[in-house]
Amino acid sequence: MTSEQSGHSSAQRGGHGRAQGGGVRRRDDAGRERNRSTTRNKTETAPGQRTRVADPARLVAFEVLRAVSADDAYANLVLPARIRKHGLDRRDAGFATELTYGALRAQGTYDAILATCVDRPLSELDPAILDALRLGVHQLLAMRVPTHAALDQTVGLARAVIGAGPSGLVNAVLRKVAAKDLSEWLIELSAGITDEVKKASIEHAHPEWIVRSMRQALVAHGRDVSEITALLEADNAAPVVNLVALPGLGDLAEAFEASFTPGELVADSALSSGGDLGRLESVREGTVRVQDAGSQLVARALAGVEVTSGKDGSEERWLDLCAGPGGKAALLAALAAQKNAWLLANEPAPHRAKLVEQALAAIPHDSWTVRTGDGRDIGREHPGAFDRVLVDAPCTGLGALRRRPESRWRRKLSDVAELGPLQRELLASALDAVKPGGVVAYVTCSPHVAETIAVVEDAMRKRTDVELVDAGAALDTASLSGAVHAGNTTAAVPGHRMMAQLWPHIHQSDAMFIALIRKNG
Ligand SMILES: C[S@@+](CC[C@H](N)C(=O)[O-])C[C@H]1O[C@@H](n2cnc3c(N)ncnc32)[C@H](O)[C@@H]1O
Repeated sequence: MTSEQSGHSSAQRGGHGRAQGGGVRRRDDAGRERNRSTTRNKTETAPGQRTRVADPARLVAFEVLRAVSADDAYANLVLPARIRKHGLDRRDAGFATELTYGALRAQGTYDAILATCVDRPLSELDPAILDALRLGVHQLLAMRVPTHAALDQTVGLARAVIGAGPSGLVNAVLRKVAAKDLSEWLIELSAGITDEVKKASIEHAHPEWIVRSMRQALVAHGRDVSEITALLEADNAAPVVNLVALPGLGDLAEAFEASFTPGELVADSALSSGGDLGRLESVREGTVRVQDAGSQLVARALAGVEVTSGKDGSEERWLDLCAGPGGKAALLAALAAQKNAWLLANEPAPHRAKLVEQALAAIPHDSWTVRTGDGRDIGREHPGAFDRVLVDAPCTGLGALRRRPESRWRRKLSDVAELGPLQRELLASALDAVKPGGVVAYVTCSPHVAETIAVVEDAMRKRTDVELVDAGAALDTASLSGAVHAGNTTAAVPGHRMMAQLWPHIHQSDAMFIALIRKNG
């Protein structure tokens, strides 16, 4: 008997690497799976009859997909909890993560493939069966899982958690899917389609309206529309984890020992492709925090830009108008503490205001205050009271699709229009709240022109007491290299040239937008 047949190596990895029915799964450090099945013929003729117990890594992925489609859950929040609940080791956790995120990101394309293999509309399928099928498609077409293992294990999962009847349907459909590889499926799905947006939508698994919006955003920022492919591909890549050491408080030495490398975009940052953050004491104590490098950079740009509001020499007052859950507020408060300034962090949702308090807990408490309330009231209640104001506006989050795999299919074009009035009112309130000579940063983690440039242009049109500050130059100054090149120097519309946009395919950050507006005085 070989070590694979005896299951020794799987036992060493936590004891659940052995496929029921003969095959033994082996996952490498990245969670990729090879199958050394001893019963290939049996499983090919009667998959699912061999495998009756769900593989824990696939079960985790299935549970997350169910939570996302049935309960509107967020995969990035549910997945870590399920991994802990099922006690997955590092390799199985890697496999579960790749399977979950991959199946969710490519859902639209996989559903189009499945629609050609199922004899009824997908909407008439039991949603649990559809989720199992999506997991099967991802294993068959996009992971290095051998075909027989993908079939056997997915059918086994369906048998274990849905029932014997549905597992027969899953088997039949996945066999049809397995008859072609991904590129053959994409050629078939896009046959006869000449429209660039439709083609990109299928090939890169983004809804058409998002492809269209991204193309418009590239053009509005003076970039070439051909970059769309790289941008959509960057959305589909596994995101890196970025850390920030809060200035004056945090130290990255521990993170560097744990395989993080120094970030190149912004000071005091580190990045890694993964790892167990809970093991880092500095993360547990809150002096080192997980934060996208683009978010760090826009916060630093606001903290560093020149203001002329502090003529009386008193300490600066800063405002974070939309602070929950507190990522940028923590960095701003730490920077404020270093400059003898003070931060008011505002958030209307009480549970999110609590998260802001937690995020700020490691920072000297005399440097900040949390307010629970509507940011639209602050301009009226505290006119001309703040030197620097951040409006990190509620937005569609289209710039963070890498980290929120289900979001592209959940968001709708109508969300953009619905958010517009709130974004405009928050920016108006911020402009009322800032002192003459002070600066407001209008920020979104979306590059959609209607949420970014259009909101800022509307505000500029309505007021005579404000001017744009060069946000690209402010990002450059705040960055490590001094040359981020996120400004729109080549934008066709002169007003757009003062606004800046970070891009996942260029800056390896979320697609953060920033405009800096100074009140004259
Ligand atoms: C993009 S998030 C902010 C992220 C945060 N700045 C960070 O870095 O962690 C937008 C926030 O605006 C809040 N929000 C929604 N309506 C608001 C309002 N009327 N006034 C102020 N904030 C609001 C949301 O609850 C959400 O927490």
